[in-house]
Order: sequence, then structure tokens, then C-alpha cells
Amino acid sequence: MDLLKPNPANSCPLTPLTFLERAATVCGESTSIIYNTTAYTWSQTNRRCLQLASSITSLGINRGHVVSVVAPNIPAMYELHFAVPMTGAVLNTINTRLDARMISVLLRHSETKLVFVDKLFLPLLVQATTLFPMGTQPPTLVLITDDEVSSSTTVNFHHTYEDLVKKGNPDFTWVRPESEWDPMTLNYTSGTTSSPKGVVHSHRSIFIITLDSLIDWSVQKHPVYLWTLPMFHSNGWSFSWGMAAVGGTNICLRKFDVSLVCDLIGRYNVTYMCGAPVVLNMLSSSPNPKPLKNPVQFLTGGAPPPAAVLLRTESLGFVVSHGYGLTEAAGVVVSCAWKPNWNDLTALERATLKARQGVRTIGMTEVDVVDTHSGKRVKRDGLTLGEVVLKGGCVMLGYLKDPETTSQCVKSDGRLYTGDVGVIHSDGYLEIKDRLKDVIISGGENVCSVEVESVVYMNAAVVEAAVVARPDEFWGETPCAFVSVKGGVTNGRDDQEKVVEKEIVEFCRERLPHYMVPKTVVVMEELPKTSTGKIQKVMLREIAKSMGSISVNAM
Ligand SMILES: Nc1ncnc2c1ncn2[C@@H]1O[C@H](COP(=O)(O)OP(=O)(O)OP(=O)(O)O)[C@@H](O)[C@H]1O
Repeated sequence: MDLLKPNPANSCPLTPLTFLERAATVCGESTSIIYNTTAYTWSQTNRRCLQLASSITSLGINRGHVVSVVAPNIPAMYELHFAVPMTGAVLNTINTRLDARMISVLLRHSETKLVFVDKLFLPLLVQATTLFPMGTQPPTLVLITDDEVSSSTTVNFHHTYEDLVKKGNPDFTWVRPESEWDPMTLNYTSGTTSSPKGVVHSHRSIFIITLDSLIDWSVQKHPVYLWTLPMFHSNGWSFSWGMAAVGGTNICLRKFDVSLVCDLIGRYNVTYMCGAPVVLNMLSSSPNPKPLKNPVQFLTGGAPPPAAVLLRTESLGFVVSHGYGLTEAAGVVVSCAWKPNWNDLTALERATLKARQGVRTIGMTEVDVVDTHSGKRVKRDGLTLGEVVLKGGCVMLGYLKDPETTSQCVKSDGRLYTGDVGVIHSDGYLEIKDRLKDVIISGGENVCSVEVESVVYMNAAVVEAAVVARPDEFWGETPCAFVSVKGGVTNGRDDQEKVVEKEIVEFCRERLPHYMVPKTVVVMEELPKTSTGKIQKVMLREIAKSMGSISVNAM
């Protein structure tokens, strides 16, 4: 046995890029991408990506260079997930909801050499490059044109996307990673809790998360996948490469719009889609939502889905799976693995179980909840709070140019500390209670905002809810709920708002211990969201802070 060592036949670097060539062989004539009137087959997608990769190489892009993309979920965005790493370069998909200043910061931080920009975002990109300091070379821009977008440009482009595809060599020998640890992607985090951090993943990590996610979600061969999750959000949780692995059809769309989404589901017989809970909320709280003709698998994650929202969405025919993950782990690494006997429970009981984040996916080595300081695991009693830690092959290489923050997160005990607070139930299932930074400490008691929110969401009038700390002279902090309600409230109608506030406080009093009940309720038209659609608690905390202490005001 001792003589048996890894050999060249089994040490080839793992990379998800090999899925594409296989898809072209196995299902070359099947549809790979549909977007408006454009449709490609897998052999066309393979050829287009090779041609594009060869053209990108001819622009001087080499191993380790960063190539960025600012585009919505259109075919070019999908193809670049293969074409860029096929040149040896690192793919950086930039959030299209960021402003010019932030985009400029990210382009400089990543030392981006080339940017592919969708026509709609061209003015933003041009503005971002004008913010480069004098003497700094801005990246080369490549324009992605689209008949759906009518915006004229005065910028003189040397390259357009389709020209690069056309000019490229279909027999290009793509650049394989020298090691599976070679960097493949760079993603800046959403910036929910701090400034965005540049997460770098290797080919190995993306290979593992892609296969792991397909298995965990039981994705069958030849699915029809609707792109409702932005591909820029943690690489679309790896399903861009995943669809090539299973020969799926990617239905692309520029923008999430409930009626368009419902139309596409029916038109193409969509079988799978993903999105944050906010997407579930939009689908299920639109006026007169129509039940689906055929069930659609929906994977949600990125934020805690309230049981009430799960219940509403499932009643329309969506089969919701719930996963937990973070950019630093490349996608979904914990999921609420469903047990057949849970099907016998009531709809509300099922939704409550499904709102728990669950257990590690098979690709992960360890997921636990530990005391942040000692690193020791907490009791499995569903009550003892601790920090969620992870270990597995899809944990990031680290934050770009930030070894200090990397070592604060990937600690010397070999685990990634997520900054999320959770409990482990006696059946071994994890439940996230909050982010460390969002826990409210009221009169010495820890109040987990997610728990209060899940109760507020059960109120039939509520569309969105977020609970944050309001500073208080007596209690230290008190829970303050921000809500938006069905039909909204008429601007300036204080009496209407007062009724909503009173009703929500009463509703919570009947269902929560006194110290957890929001002492303040603020009704808003719509809650502010981060660029990935998460409710922006930082901003709500500022508003709560500016309201001052209730205890003093009341005196
Ligand atoms: N199913 C889920 N339930 C509860 N929270 C979730 C779930 N999935 C993800 N999250 C939250 O989202 C976080 C990961 O989000 P992401 O990687 O997009 O960046 P971010 O944490 O929002 O931004 P930043 O790190 O810049 O503050 C997790 O750490 C967790 O707090």
C-alpha cells in the first residue's frame, strides 16, 4: 500500500470547465440558452466560449489576470463564466446595483485588466473609470450589445462582445489550471455588515460546490433553469457551471419582474429556479397570484426565509428547498434535508421545520455551532447560541490582498467563522438565529432579530419585516420593527400607521416573551435593500438610533 501514490492519471486538477466540452458531446443538439429570440445549443455554446476565450487571450490576458463583467443574467454573462477562466484568468462578476464609486474601487482593488460591460450599464462604467486617479491605467472595455436595450453611446469601442466571439478560434486549446488550487473566481461580498471583501475561490472549490449543489438539490438531467438569481451573487450559487454538468436549458432574463417570470415559467416549462426569500415574497404577495400548472423546484437562501413566506409560496405549487451559505463558501453548504415523515405534518409545521437551515451538504466536512472564544461546540438543545463554523473543500482561498481579515475569519483551528449566530437542535439540524452584529441585547437578554421577524411575518397584513436594536437608556437596547404592509399606508396618514403599529405590538405580545416584543414599530412603503436584495439593517439601525431612547422619551 505504501508504494501507491498519486500519479499523473489521477492528479489532474479538478475544474468545472471540463463540463462544457462534455455537454457539447452528450447533448450538443439540446438547447443550452434561451433569451428573447436568441437560442443556442450546447455545441454552439461550447464553440462560442472557445472562440471568445481565444480572443480574450489575444487581448493580452494571461493566467492570474482579473477580467470583470458588469451585466445582468444574459447569455454573454453565462458564456463568460466559462470563457474567462478558460484563458487562465480570474472571473470577477460585479454587482450591477453598485454605484460608480464602488465599481471604481472594486476595479482598482482587483487590478482588472478587461471589463465586459452590458450596454445598459455603460454610462455607469464610463463614470467609474473617470474616477480612476490620474496616471492609473483604466481597464479595456468590451461592449455587450443587446437589441432589448436602446441606449446610444458616444464611447468609441475597439471591441464588441460579438466581434470577439466571431473573430475567435473554435479550435483554441483552453488554458487548463496548473494546479486545482489556481484562482478561478473573485466575488465581492454584498457588504451587508461591512465593506465588500474580495473572496477568491480556486478551480477545486468551484468544482466541489458545483457537484455538491446539484446533488443536494437533486437536480435531474436536462432541467429547465430560470435565472432569477443574479449570476453575480456568489456565482449564481454555482448553477452556471452546474447547468453544463446536467445539460440543462438556461432561461436568461435581464430583470426580475413577477409577470415576466410567471410567463416564462409557463412558456418554457421551467423546472428549477433559485432566489433570496425576497423573491419568494414577491412571487407570493403579488395581487392575485396564479397557482402553477406544474410544480417548480425553488431553492431559496441568502437570508432567513420566514415560515409564513414559505407557506404562501408553497401554496402556489412551488416546491421550496432551503439552503444556507455564504460567498466565502462559494454557495449553499447547509440545507434543510427533508425527511419523508415530515410530509404528514400540517402545512404550518412543515414550513416551520423548513425555515431551519438544516445540515451540512455531503461535500462539507464539518458544520458546527461553537462558542466564539473557546471554539467548543455548544449544547445540542436548540437553545444555546453560538457561532456557525464551517470546514470543507469549497471554503475560499482567502480575501484578496487582505490576509488580516482572512485570518480573523479562517482561524488557526482550521475552521471558517461565519459571523452567524445559530443553535443546533436535538435532531442535529442547524437554525440560524441572527448575525452576530444584529443580535439585540435588551435588559441583559439576547434577542435574536430573526426570531422576532418570523413572528411579525405571521401577521397577515405584513409584507416585509426587519427588527433592529434601538438604543435605550434603561434597557440598553430595545427591539424596533420596521414593516411594510399590504396595500401600503397613505402618506401622512398617522392614524392609519398607529393602527398598524398597535396591531403588530399586540400580535407579538400574544406570541413572544415580553422582552422580545418590539417596543417600536415603524411602517415604511418598502424596506431598504442591499445590492443583493437583502434588507439593509445597517440603514434601519441608523434610523432607530436617530429616534433616541424610548425610556427617556417616556419619562
Ligand atoms: N438560509 C439562510 N438563512 C439565514 N441567513 C442566511 C441564509 N443564507 C445566507 N444567509 C446570510 O447571508 C450571509 C452570506 O451572504 P453574502 O455572502 O451574500 O454576503 P453578506 O454577508 O450579505 O455581505 P458582507 O459579508 O459583505 O456583510 C450569511 O453569512 C448569512 O448571514
